[in-house]
Amino acid sequence: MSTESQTTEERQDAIEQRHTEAAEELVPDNLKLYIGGEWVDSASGETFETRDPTTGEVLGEAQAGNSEDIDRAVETAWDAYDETWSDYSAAERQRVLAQLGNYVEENAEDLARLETLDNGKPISEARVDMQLVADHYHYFAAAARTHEGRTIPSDETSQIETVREPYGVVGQIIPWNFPLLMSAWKLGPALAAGNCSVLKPAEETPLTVLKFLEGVDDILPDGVVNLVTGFGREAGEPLSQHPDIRKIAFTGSTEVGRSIMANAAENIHDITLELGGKSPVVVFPDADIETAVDVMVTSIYHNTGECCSAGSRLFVHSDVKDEFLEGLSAAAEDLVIDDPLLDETTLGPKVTDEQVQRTMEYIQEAQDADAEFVTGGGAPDDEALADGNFVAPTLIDDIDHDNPAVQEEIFGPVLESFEWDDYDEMMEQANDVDYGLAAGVITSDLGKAYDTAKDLEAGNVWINQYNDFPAGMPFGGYKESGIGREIGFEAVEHYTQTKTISIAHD
Ligand SMILES: NC(=O)C1=CN([C@@H]2O[C@H](COP(=O)(O)OP(=O)(O)OC[C@H]3O[C@@H](n4cnc5c(N)ncnc54)[C@H](OP(=O)(O)O)[C@@H]3O)[C@@H](O)[C@H]2O)C=CC1
Ligand SMILES: CCCCCC/C=C/C(=O)O
Repeated sequence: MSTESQTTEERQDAIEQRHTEAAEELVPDNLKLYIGGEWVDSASGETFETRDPTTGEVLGEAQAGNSEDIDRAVETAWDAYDETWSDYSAAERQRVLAQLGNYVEENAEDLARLETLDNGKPISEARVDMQLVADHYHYFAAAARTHEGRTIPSDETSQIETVREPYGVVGQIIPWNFPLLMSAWKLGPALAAGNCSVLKPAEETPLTVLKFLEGVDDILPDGVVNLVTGFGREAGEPLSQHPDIRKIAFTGSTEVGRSIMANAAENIHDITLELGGKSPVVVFPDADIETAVDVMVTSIYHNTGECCSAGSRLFVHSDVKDEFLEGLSAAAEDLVIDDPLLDETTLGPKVTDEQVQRTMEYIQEAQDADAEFVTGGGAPDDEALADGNFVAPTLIDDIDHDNPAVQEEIFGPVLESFEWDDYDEMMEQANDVDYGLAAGVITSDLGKAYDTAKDLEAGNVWINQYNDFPAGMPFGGYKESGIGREIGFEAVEHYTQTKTISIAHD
């Protein structure tokens, strides 16, 4: 029966049944900690629930790790490094990483459906995530073989060489917006460079990384990857404070990033931070409007706006503003908000009720400031989705650039629009936020696009496209959006330290 001919109650029942059946089929058997290749209970014996954001139902209970578990995982990771992984040649590491990619390719559909259950993203987007996860492992498999040092000219009696060596054991903390993809962003370069990892996933979405590790247990030597599920304060903080890790890599809020950096400073640990954003997208009057609308929809509504790179501030030239906003609001209203397990759904629920509240508080700020809501501004008008964490795609105009909804990261499907005539004034405003993660430029003049890209204070600028994340592309922020780069070969370098060897000769 098509969903259009069903009553609200029938649709609700169908969603519930679809999710219950999928959960029974897909939730992994092992929801324990994965340390040294073994599935173990947390030291405290405590667990926490992970819920389906579409139905509110509990999907499973994972182990709430704490500092004792982190200690155990770090020690085990060092044993694995000393006894096994540091003996692996680059070719052997390449084979392991390639097999991880093959596993994801072969199990992509199940992993995608499980990601949709745990995170709420539309299945079509979860499938893209899984293609990327597989491709990232294949990319980093290849990168493991290209790990070269330099020979440095010196005087006639000395030869200087550099070699890139792994740190040994690294700590990695990931968020809930792209759960399995973020684990690949972290594990891929760390393992390629020859490190062992202690990984803490977000408490909201532990399931796909648990299923992945269950599936690749035979591929990974014991202790090379150790997973401690749990809360930020109890498991993440002790990992970032641990004296025996040599590097910490974190993706999440700028607020927590600051505390991670302070902890790293205590131990003089290397650090990579990939933090928040409030990215501008600049539309020039010569832009092809249809392309510009498509790019803008991807930039702000992909993954329900739960994307650090989301293009959440639109700067549209006054000559095309009316036509553009009309096209964009129509496209936003055409998004299919429904059960994310359905192929046709293009906007799913937010990950948690807490995240919905956060988004709604910013919407309220804009309403209090009498901003114009071109579309959206609340929950979608669909009773069948009442149990889920849904927020309608929202487009706000006529809002002050100083408003907190404009200055701060919303991490929801909410876009603010600003009209411009003078390029310099527009650029000043586009750069007038604490963040500097990403930006977009839409124009048919590539020369102008390059000049604009150079003026934007952002680590990544997309021209006539947005949210394209190939594995080889270094990604990371300027200003308070972070330090260092994720993915690409630069990420592998970030997981190594340079040893310089000077050899005397006659
Ligand atoms: N850059 C990005 O991609 C992301 C940005 N954000 C931004 O952050 C906002 C809040 O989201 P939230 O999930 O709370 O983000 P957090 O920064 O709190 O969470 C990210 C990760 O850090 C862990 N964590 C939390 N506190 C600590 C701590 N003190 N020490 C070490 N690790 C910690 C979390 O664990 P736990 O899950 O248990 O809290 C999670 O694994 C979002 O609304 C969004 O604006 C959020 C996620 C991703
Ligand atoms: C179309 C795939 C989008 C991948 C986005 C990766 C985002 C990372 C982040 O939010 O940190």
